[in-house]
Amino acid sequence: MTKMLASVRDRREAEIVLKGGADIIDLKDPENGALGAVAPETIREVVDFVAGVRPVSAACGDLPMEPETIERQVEAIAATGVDYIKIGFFPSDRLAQCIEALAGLAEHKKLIAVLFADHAYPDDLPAAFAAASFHGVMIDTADKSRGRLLDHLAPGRIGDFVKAAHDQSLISGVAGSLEAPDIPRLLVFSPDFLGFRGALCENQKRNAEIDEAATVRIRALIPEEEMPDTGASRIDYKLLAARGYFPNPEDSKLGTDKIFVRDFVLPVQIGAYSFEHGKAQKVRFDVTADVLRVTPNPEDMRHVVSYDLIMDGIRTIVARGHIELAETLAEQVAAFVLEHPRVTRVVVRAEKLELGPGGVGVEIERKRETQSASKPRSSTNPGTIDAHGGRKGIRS
Ligand SMILES: O=C[C@H](O)COP(=O)(O)O
Repeated sequence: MTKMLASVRDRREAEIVLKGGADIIDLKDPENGALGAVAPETIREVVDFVAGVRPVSAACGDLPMEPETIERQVEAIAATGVDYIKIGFFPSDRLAQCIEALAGLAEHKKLIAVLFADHAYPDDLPAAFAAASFHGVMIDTADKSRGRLLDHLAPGRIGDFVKAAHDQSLISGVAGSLEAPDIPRLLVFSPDFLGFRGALCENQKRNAEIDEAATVRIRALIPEEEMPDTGASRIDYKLLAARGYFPNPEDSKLGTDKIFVRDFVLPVQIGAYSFEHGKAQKVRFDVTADVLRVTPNPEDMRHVVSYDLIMDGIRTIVARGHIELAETLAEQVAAFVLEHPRVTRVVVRAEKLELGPGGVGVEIERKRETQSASKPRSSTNPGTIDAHGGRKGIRS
């Protein structure tokens, strides 16, 4: 189950996000960079205030990649009693030394390494964090003026990041100026938490005050777990259904709507001829999906299947590399879209635009075999998260 992390700068904001239902209270000064640190006394005040009701995390600041500096700051934050410490890692030839310098501390404190989607890193970093006993790894954006996470990383690559973390038994977090429509797109990858600041603030400005109504709106888009203290179910079945879990048979009585993507043109490495290998050619996609309705009054992202699903699917499949046949491409897109349990039928048209004066291609129609056969989407998540956000059975 994915948790909601809310970044706050002080006790007053912590109180608001706690009321709004955040699962992890994260201390961060938004005025001071991507991972601005707040003063240790403020962190202590929030730890005392939250009093173990939720886990508390704190950011270490945008530190230079100097092992001694990072170690000193992490020790200082650890002394405040937070549950998690978020440490930003920027590209540097001293990255390995910085990671190693924290290995001792990571044995008894839950350290979360933060990487930035607007920077480039070596591929083996998750393994290095795991070897140094880190608890988790998170992807965020460093320069908040240069777009959302999804402007930097295609959805498939975010899924790869989550999977790489889970393969190393690390918990995974995803953040970076996330907005409401991003949430269902990211939930399909089962990250352990989604992190927010800007989306929780007045006018979505991360330096503004946290707004309770905005917090509640974001909270509502992330399915909640059963609360262990009350035993009462807080599970949002509508959103769980959207993720591929617990489809509600009642929903089908409302009938279907159509969502579509038209004239979606991407360069694709496709073709069976030798001259088509080693280069990309333009392919136009037209996709229409019949989607089961879940409410007569759709009001927010929980109630819809977004056309993002179709575009994300096409981009993910195209990014995998060369495909011989337009038919194969169309089948893969249809299968991806039909994985969503609310999609009952899909029509996919894939049209190569550069082979003749006009377009050539294929159109296919595929249906879900049986409506009730909506199976949960397979998860890359190897463990569950305990009440304090730790991964059970791994290293909570
Ligand atoms: O850890 C999560 C971040 O605080 C996200 O901040 P942001 O939504 O303003 O990018």
